[in-house]
Amino acid sequence: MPKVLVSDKLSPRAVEIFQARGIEVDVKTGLKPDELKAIIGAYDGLAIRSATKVTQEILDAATNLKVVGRAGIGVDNVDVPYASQKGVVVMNTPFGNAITTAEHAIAMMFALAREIPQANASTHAGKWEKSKFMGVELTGKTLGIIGCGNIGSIVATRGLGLRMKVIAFDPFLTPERAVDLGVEKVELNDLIARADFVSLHTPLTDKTRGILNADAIARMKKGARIINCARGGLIDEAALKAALESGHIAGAALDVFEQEPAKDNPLFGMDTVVCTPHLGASTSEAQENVALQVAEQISDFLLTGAVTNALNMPSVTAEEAPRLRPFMKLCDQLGSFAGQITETGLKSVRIEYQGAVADLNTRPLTATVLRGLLSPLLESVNMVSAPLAARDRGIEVLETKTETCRDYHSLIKLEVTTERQTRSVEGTLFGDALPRIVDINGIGVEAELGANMLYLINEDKPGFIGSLGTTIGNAGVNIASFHLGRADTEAGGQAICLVQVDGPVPDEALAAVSALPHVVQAKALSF
Ligand SMILES: NC(=O)C1=CN([C@@H]2O[C@H](COP(=O)(O)OP(=O)(O)OC[C@H]3O[C@@H](n4cnc5c(N)ncnc54)[C@H](O)[C@@H]3O)[C@@H](O)[C@H]2O)C=CC1
Ligand SMILES: O=C(O)C(=O)COP(=O)(O)O
Repeated sequence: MPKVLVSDKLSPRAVEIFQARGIEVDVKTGLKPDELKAIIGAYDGLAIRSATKVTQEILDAATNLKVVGRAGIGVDNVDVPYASQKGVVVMNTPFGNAITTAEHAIAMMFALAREIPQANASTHAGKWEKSKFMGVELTGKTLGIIGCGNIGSIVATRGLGLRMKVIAFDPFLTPERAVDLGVEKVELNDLIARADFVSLHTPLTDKTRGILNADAIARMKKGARIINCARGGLIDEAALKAALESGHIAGAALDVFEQEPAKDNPLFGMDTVVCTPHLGASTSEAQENVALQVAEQISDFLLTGAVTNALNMPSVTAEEAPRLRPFMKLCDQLGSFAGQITETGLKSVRIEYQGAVADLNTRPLTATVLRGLLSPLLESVNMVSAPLAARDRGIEVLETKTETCRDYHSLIKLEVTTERQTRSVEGTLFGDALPRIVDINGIGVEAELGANMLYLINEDKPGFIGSLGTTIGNAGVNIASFHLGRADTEAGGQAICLVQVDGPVPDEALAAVSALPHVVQAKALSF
């Protein structure tokens, strides 16, 4: 039974779902990094929010971990590249808390415009300072949205509903989408110069860190206000403090901080600053949504192999997963076969899906071929990291699909080009489930790959098979099955042998086989 750890505060719905799906679940919140490190090895899945930091150290200790599920959106607390290297799928719930967070940004804008928190505190204190608090009206003001994705676009529509003029900066916002939303797409400098309210809604990345730095803040309109319900690192807090002190910026509403939990921050105590403790996603509706979604996603993955909302893996639906599984096995064998016989640097890989398999979701299949192919060549590679490893090494990966297939219901052809040559291997499924190699370098065979194989290219000469059998037998290696194929119908051309043997092929046996007359190449393979 798979085991999941919930290490941040999630709605109890998550635990109910894990249990109902037959997954063992422990809830341990508030763990220190060392405490998490000590126990993480026991778990197949980890469900988190923003408090748990999934660092390299944690991932190194997570020897059984297969999936991290973030009940929420931002994954800047997870080392996603390292998780990919380790083969850990990282998922989030991209929509579950978007409306709630957008509403928090709007609430923060109102709080800023009318100084509600300050007026609330003053009134509770019995001061009745009616003349102290003079607000600004939102209608007709310009709202500048930086990052117009899920949350930013909800904020935009709410802003338009308040009769604000909405402008947005987002390099990935298409002009059509901007028209649909009713926002004006602008450049960052333009937005900064024009907005009365700037609301941030980008992820925290190397590109967005400090997007509102001292220079950007200096170029904002005098008396503008800033709302940040995205991530702390987007604003240079020291620069913001200086701009608030000078009166250049009239106010800032911050839900997120450079350092969290934020117990001590230079902006605390300023009467122009409204703060909440990272409450953007904190409504019962949003927390129910994200807990339910993350628990279903983690369960689906651990129980069926379905992948939803993963940041480092192609999606696979629960319906697709069982159909893909036998093809994945075949892809793994094709990739591994090609990887084990490859001796020089890989330049390109072409995977051709023919027949019924061409209609399936082939991205996970391609990832599996690449894992098989790169496994013999790289220290540690998995389905998550293989496409990245191929890209980083400049290996061109080409995928083609044809609906027709001459002899089979489905056929997968892998063609690998190295510095020296191009090789190909083709496979199919027998009975929709059993992988079979049906062609190697254009030579037809029909071979099932066992755990240990001997692969030979030889000149097709009389007596060769006999001497091969004797040589292997003399080395104490038992043959389980023997598959032959040759290039030409006439004897004398190139032939291949795929011999399944009981146990690994000893080095001496391989050397003896390699030394036989007519052998062009001999390789011991394992699957
Ligand atoms: N305060 C809170 O509790 C919450 C905070 N968040 C934060 O909000 C962020 C946004 O969430 P979503 O809208 O769901 O994400 P999203 O991925 O739908 O939208 C982000 C947008 O930012 C844009 N973007 C990326 N780089 C940019 C750049 N350099 N300049 C301008 N735009 C850029 C993207 O094109 C995308 O459209 C999350 O990454 C998360 O950090 C999310 C939920 C709750
Ligand atoms: O979903 C997000 O990105 C959030 O920032 C919400 O964070 P939380 O789950 O409330 O710790």
